[in-house]
Amino acid sequence: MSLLTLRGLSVRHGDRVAVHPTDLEIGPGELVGLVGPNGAGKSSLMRGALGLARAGGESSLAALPAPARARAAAWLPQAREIAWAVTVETLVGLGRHPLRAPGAPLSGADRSAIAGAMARMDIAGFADRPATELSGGEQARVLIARALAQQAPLTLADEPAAGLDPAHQLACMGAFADLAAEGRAAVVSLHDLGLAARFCTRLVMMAGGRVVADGAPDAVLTADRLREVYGIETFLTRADGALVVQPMTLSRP
Ligand SMILES: Nc1ncnc2c1ncn2[C@@H]1O[C@H](COP(=O)(O)OP(=O)(O)OP(=O)(O)O)[C@@H](O)[C@H]1O
Repeated sequence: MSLLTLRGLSVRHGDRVAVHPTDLEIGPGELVGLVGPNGAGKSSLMRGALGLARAGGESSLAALPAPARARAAAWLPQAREIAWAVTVETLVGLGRHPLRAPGAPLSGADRSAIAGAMARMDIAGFADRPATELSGGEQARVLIARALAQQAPLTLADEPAAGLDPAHQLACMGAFADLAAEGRAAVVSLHDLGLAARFCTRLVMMAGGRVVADGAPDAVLTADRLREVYGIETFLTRADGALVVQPMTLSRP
């Protein structure tokens, strides 16, 4: 079973090719880290897959009618600023919107999904505060909670851990790992290779608009590949059964 199938998906911004034709399949149980340098095409790939950027080729998600697409996938874009002065709880509740009949009151399932997502992102204490009056990292956690509340089969998140303190980065990645463990799937773009190595079941590395590696974190994050793709020297070790990745220096040209 596939939750997302891309066949020859390509994305251009004007004359610039952001993503060359790419095939990708995401199945239940996967937490896929999308890694690669700035400008590699990670956001463009996700936006193309969701039908938010004009794309060539095929995406199983983009092919769905809008209401079915909204139920099939939750999307957490990179921009984290909240412009609406609604309460945190109301904003998280918007994640349930695709699942509810227009004007219907919140069901028990809605309330429990909202409460669970707020607890998960440690924002229950802010429930009644206007979302605009929170710090940047707190707003980011509210938006992650909104995506979690949707309980979609697939969640795509663009740099969800950016701007979070270490504890909340771990909580955020733990929440995505749990989605995968529950038989859903998530695709998250990440610049923190340590988090990617520790939490993801699979890494897809992009560079120059192409997938250059796809596999288990140990297979993808090798010293040679990190030198080639990022131009960095990396300290790699293992702890608690997982790869630990620490970028150390820029490689010599
Ligand atoms: N709106 C746009 N107009 C023109 N070019 C764009 C636009 N958005 C992205 N690009 C270009 O497309 C390429 C891929 O960008 P994209 O945002 O997908 O990369 P990314 O891997 O998500 O980068 P980052 O890690 O910096 O967020 C880059 O060369 C970028 O300059």
